[in-house]
Amino acid sequence: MSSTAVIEVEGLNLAYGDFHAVRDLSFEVRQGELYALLGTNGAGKTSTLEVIEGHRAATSGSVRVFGRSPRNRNQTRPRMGIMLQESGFSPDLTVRETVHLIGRLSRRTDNVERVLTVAELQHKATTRVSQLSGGEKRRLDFATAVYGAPELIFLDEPTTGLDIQSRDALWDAVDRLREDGSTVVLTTHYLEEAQQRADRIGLMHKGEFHREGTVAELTNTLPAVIHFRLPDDAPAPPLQVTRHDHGGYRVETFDLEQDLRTLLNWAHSSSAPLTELEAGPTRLDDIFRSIERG
Ligand SMILES: Nc1ncnc2c1ncn2[C@@H]1O[C@H](COP(=O)(O)OP(=O)(O)OP(=O)(O)O)[C@@H](O)[C@H]1O
Repeated sequence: MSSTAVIEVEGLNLAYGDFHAVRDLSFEVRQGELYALLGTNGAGKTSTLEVIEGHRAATSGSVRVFGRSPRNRNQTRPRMGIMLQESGFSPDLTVRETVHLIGRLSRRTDNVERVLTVAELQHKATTRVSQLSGGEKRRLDFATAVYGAPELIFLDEPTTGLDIQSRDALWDAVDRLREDGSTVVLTTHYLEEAQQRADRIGLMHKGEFHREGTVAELTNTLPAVIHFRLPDDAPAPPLQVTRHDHGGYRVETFDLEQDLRTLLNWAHSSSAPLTELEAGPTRLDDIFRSIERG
């Protein structure tokens, strides 16, 4: 990864009438990076992306993509592949015709059969778009976004509606594009995917960044969590626990190793039948819950 910024956003504001959807947002996405823009519903992610993609003008602030205004679409658009949440393909065209058409419009060059293979759509090449399943349509969206291996790829909820095998195939294809130098901007509500794959995350809430940083920087600020279960008549464990219904316990700790050792030693010496033990660092889900709690 190099430190050249592909996207530079500074003091971005976007208002719909008198509703301020995005407020004073600043961040950059560096070349080769996978940057995840995450957030609660209505946080302003799509609005932000629409400005970066050049579909919408900012109310104020500065946005540069490849060092230029994204409103200068002739210059920036051919260098971007965009997978929207919902695309508007013509239902009467076949899959192959759609990839061919959108590919030509992108002004990038590629081999249609190669792209169909990357998106695992070879066997659907002659099927009309109207006859595709939801997951297959999603793969067609992906195919058109990655046609010509663009330098910058936007993936808006790319794996929604995909089965596990298709998700894995999509992420393998993204990995290969990144190996060849593509920069990726991802939005998703599957936080685990972002946690596993993003280099950095911008976490939006109500139009602003709540936090921004690497996954470690985001999760290190909150305690790790231990969950386990004990029968009703078991002795109390020697840790500060929160008890839930049906014998479920939760421990929040900044010293996971030590507390886990204490718990296991206690369970061993008191023969407490500890079950369903799970322990790990804070997940992004927990950060989202903490945002929603306010
Ligand atoms: N064209 C529009 N006119 C008026 N308000 C809009 C418009 N588009 C979006 N909004 C509002 O702006 C806010 C941000 O919307 P946006 O779609 O950017 O959020 P999001 O973070 O992408 O949400 P989600 O995760 O639910 O897709 C929301 O409150 C939404 O209702």
